[in-house]
Amino acid sequence: MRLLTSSEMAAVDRETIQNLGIPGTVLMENAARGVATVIYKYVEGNSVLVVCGGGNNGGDGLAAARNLYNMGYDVEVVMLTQPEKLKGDAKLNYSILSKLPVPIYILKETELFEFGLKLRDFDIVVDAIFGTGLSRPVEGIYKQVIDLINRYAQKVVAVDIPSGLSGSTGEILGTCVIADYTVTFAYPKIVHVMPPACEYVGEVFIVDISIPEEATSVLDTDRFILTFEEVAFLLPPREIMSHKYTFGHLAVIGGSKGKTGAPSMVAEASLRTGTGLSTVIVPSSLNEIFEIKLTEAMSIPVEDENKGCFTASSVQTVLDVVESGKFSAVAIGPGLGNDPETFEFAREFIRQCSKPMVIDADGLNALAENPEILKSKENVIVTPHIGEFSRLTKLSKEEILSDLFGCAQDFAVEYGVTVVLKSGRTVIATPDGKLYLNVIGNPGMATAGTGDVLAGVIGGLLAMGLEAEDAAKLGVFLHSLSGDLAAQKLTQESLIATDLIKYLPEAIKFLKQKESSPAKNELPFVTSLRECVGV
Ligand SMILES: NC(=O)C1=CN([C@@H]2O[C@H](COP(=O)(O)OP(=O)(O)OC[C@H]3O[C@@H](n4cnc5c(N)ncnc54)[C@H](O)[C@@H]3O)[C@@H](O)[C@H]2O)[C@@H](O)CC1
Ligand SMILES: [K+]
Repeated sequence: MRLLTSSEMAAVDRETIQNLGIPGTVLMENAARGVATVIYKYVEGNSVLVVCGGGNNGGDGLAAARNLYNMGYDVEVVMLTQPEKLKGDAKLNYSILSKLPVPIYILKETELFEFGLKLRDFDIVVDAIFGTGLSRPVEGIYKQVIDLINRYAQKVVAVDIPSGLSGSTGEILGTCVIADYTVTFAYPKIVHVMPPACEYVGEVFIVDISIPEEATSVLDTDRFILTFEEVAFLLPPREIMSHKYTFGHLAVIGGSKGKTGAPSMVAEASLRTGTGLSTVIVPSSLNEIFEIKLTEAMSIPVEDENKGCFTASSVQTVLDVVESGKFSAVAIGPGLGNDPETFEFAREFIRQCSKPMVIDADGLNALAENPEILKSKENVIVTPHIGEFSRLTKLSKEEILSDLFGCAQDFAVEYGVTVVLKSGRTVIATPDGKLYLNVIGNPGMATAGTGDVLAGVIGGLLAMGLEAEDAAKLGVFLHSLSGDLAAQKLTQESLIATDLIKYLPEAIKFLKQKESSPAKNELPFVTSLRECVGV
């Protein structure tokens, strides 16, 4: 499902109206019918108070009021602007509505008390004050109205975005409506899914207002939300005559003294994702620990002169093992440690290894000194968290957090790798500049080792033969789904990384069930974002 910025949406609107020739009045009518339909289908109540501003968001509200009236609702409208100031489609819709027996009040500053009482009397309040046109902080009567809505309204349905949110930055400009539902048009926008703005939108519905997909040809970036429909079919089928090598062999390179858990989790997670075989390649002095820790996964010790970490002299041995064996992919980094010799080993191994590869943790820290190595490689996925990405890119954490999409995309395109930029909203960027946003998962996953599990899931999928982009998409989705299922049972507080491995089977089962019975939105032109994402 495409994900747009508000300015991208405006460009798509323009293309639709000016070049494809669909009149703005048609779009507004469809938008308004969508708002009325969502209310009819999903929101309980018989009476609706529609609060309208002076732009097209208000126009949507006026047209929605008429549609709701036609449906039999008890409807009243409160205008925050003098009707003479309305323009275009909003003016047209005011003129139509004023001929119908729907009461329209022009709110005066002296009547705010009565307005507060009125808000309580209605089952549903429609917020059509500001949409994407909000251009400065909300003040005066507008601020008072929004605060009264938040205080007194029983159920709030926001048109497009809750009034007070900046459509472009997601910032709260002064104050903001806290909606129970938000009905948006054509595509979800970044404000609907990125914190903190997404905390104000409630349940999001997307209404098809008859904008053809062709109108998106004006967009520079293909950006999508990861939905189960886009990932479920990526799981490789398991045919009767399959054997373990059919599902690949992952080489896990990691571990150092004090950090044997990380590569173990990588190996176990890959096996739970469906990989045929998984082998940890580890410093020899630690091998016994892995022999005891791991049952299904195998281990190959590499001479470490009792240092408890990989040394620069290990490069050729590890390369020989990986390149000559039946390994189909590599996961390198978890638990490697930050010994300068180990970093040298990691850089040299990554430079010379020809297998599809996921690079995580200390593997990325090793690369920070010379990320140019990545430019010569294909089928590589890097999985940095914000700190690791900051070291890799030399950007500050603040710069990265202020533009997750742009930073991930720049790096992916420049270095020709798939980037999985991990945070509460993980962004995937591909070498050709496509972007995916993961909107599932939960803060319970902010705990030691969950990144190792992700590296295992993604590495396992690479080993099974998935392309880097697909392995990243499915891996991120499965990992978060597993986190959500685990947190439901165990609480976010108690969730630990190995729980994610335990819940991978449930996540895979969930995905397979969804694949065989995809969500059928009852109304073809209204989509629930929650149902579409799958969780
Ligand atoms: N073709 C389109 O462009 C479509 C637009 N639609 C609706 O149009 C909306 C955008 O409409 P507009 O661009 O007219 O903008 P809005 O309706 O969001 O708001 C702009 C109005 O608010 C005023 N304003 C801005 N900031 C203010 C502040 N802080 N205090 C007081 N007044 C303020 C502006 O002067 C203007 O009158 C979308 O959010 C959506 O609801 C829909 O009708 C679907 C189609
Ligand atoms: K609104």
